[in-house]
Amino acid sequence: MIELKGLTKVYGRGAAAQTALSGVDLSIRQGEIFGVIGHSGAGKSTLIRCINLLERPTEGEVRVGGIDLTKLGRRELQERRRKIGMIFQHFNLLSSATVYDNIAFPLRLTRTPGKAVETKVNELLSLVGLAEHADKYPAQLSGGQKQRVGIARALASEPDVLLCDEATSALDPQTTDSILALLLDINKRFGLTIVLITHEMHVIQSICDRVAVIHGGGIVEQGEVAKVFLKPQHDVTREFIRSEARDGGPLQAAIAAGGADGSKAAKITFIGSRTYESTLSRTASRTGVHFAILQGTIGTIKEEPYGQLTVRFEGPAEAIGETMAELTRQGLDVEVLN
Ligand SMILES: Nc1ncnc2c1ncn2[C@@H]1O[C@H](COP(=O)(O)OP(=O)(O)OP(=O)(O)O)[C@@H](O)[C@H]1O
Repeated sequence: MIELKGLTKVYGRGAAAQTALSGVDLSIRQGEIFGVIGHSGAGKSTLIRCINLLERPTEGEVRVGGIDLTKLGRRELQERRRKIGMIFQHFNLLSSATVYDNIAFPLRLTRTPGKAVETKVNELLSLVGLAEHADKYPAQLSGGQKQRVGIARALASEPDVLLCDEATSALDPQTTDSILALLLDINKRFGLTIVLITHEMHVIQSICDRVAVIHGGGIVEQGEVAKVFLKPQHDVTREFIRSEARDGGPLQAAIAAGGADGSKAAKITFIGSRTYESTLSRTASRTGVHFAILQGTIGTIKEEPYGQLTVRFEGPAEAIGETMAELTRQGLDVEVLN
């Protein structure tokens, strides 16, 4: 659906030149929710703004639905852009227009007949849960409601792609979750491809199918969210996950204590229905090994449950080895930590 090839963006020239993106390749599938995560200055905004050419890349291809947007003339680009909706961190609403008129704006721009505008806007108002607020002005709305207006406005042109530029960064956690739920609902209902950028792992974990981690203008890691989240390969990814999990010194000390006394620490990952099964305790009782839980998380990635436990096994080395082998046979992921 979206193919970025060799995408490079350099701002400025000569001594002041600043490379924001260098040689980025990304392939985003139709109907998926694709997240790009990175620290401030990593190049996220530049990347997402290159997808609709709000920012023109210095080099590279931007293919949306098979068409390289960088090769289009002004008029054709304008036409194609209508099918790429966008929402923003600070909503970018017209402050002097009502909720209704903000949503109607893109439709009036393309001279849609009045009756069709009315039908469409009313449909969108109820989709985003703002039917009772049609006549209010943005200043009378909460942040979450403003973003709902932004989403309705972006959907007015029936886009096939929705770009979300830090769409929940200005919202509190509860409102963030309600906006994420709305985006997921829209994705399912209309099969809309969603690309979002964020600096919060929670956003990725809640609704994305796949994720790319961007650092210093390049993609350092990408893949299915469950894989990247549960088995991060790059230090930047680990940092994002650690900052959510807040594990620290005591856990590391408990892991390191193993080895000396013959115990073994391991991180065990369960995904899907396995999360709620008693595989670990059954296996340990069969092999006669004891275990202490040093840290544990149970949660969901998108709508799939997962569990990740850091445990210390105590017992004869052979029995510990057999326990880990059996857990692996049962389909759990076992990573030995010491
Ligand atoms: N218009 C511009 N002119 C010059 N340099 C820019 C411009 N926009 C971005 N940059 C630089 O490009 C790099 C990437 O910026 P970008 O805004 O894409 O990162 P980001 O990951 O979105 O960061 P943030 O989350 O802080 O917005 C940064 O070093 C930034 O200073």
